Amino acid sequence: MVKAVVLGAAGGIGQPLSLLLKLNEVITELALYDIVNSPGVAADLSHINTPAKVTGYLPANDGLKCALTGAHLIVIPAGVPRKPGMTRDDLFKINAGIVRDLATGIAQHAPKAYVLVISNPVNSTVPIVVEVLKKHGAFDPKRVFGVTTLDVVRASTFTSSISGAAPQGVRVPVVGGHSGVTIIPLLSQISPRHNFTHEEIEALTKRIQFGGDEVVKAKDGAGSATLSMAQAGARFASSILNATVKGEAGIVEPSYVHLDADKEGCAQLRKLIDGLDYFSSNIELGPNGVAKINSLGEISEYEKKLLEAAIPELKTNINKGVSFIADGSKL
Ligand SMILES: NC(=O)C1=CN([C@@H]2O[C@H](COP(=O)(O)OP(=O)(O)OC[C@H]3O[C@@H](n4cnc5c(N)ncnc54)[C@H](O)[C@@H]3O)[C@@H](O)[C@H]2O)C=CC1
Ligand SMILES: O=C([O-])CC(=O)C(=O)O
Repeated sequence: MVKAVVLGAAGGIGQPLSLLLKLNEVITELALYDIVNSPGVAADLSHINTPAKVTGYLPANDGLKCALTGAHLIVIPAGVPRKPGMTRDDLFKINAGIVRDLATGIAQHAPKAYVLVISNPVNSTVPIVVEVLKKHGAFDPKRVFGVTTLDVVRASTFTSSISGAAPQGVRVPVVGGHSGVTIIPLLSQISPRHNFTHEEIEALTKRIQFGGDEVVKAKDGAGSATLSMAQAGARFASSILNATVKGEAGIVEPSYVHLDADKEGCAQLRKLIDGLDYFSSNIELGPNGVAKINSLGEISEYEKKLLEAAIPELKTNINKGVSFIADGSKL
């Protein structure tokens, strides 16, 4: 039995993400939870002829508990999206409380599950989930992930539009966090190799850092990226399932995690990031979640500057999430 749960399943990301998870044949049960419409989405998806049995829950009648019980993997896209002119941090006011309450449910009803956090601001919502799990004695740093896959997907797409490479085959490590200057594409490590000019590097870096804004602007008040995010979220969920259920070795994905997930490793990384507890780097996945956090490898002078600019903002974002729980937001 492999149960996957989507919290916020009726939303712009939740619906297409749930569709893509329904198509993943590793999943045998798919539980959809939202404060509205989730039974309808579940009924619709349940007619697709793939193995997963689909159920939908609302908050009434212990819906969150029923959705979460027995979960192997939980994806959280619950919360409000940006409108033009907003930063991801502007979402904290509403989304911090939503994520805290869902994390409390996870600590109580699915403490062993792999938790994939999509809700923004990811740089702060992941620390919120971690602090709640810690309070309940249910924190395992190898099992909590901030989903930054969309940055990696964008990096493949945007770079290939200049290099001419087939986008599916392009890998660019994107490290740091998931907002503006905390998004650090390591274009010097692109595979297959390509030598961009300095102007191209600057333009591509900006576009990858602010790719989310392009969609927010184009949607003009109707939200942010949903379809590309659903694809990215389903890709990351599939990687977690392939590593933890199928035992596939050698899967590497960037993700924003607590660095205690690899206490012995990432010495170079720790030195570079000045005591931050969270960072997104290439993660090697294994049967228990994070197997190894890779170091950043050789990075260019330009990338070192990007890193310097990211660290203070990451620190602020992380502290904001940690304090939200530490300062007694009710559990
Ligand atoms: N990590 C990433 O790369 C990305 C993150 N996002 C973030 O994902 C989040 C969701 O975005 P959309 O799906 O576009 O928003 P949306 O508004 O379309 O959907 C959000 C869903 O969450 C539900 N919800 C609200 N409170 C809830 C609660 N307490 N429990 C369960 N469900 C609840 C709503 O009813 C709604 O169905 C936003 O915070 C957005 O910023 C968006 C794109 C990329
Ligand atoms: O830009 C936003 O608000 C949504 C998001 O995180 C992204 O598209 O990367």
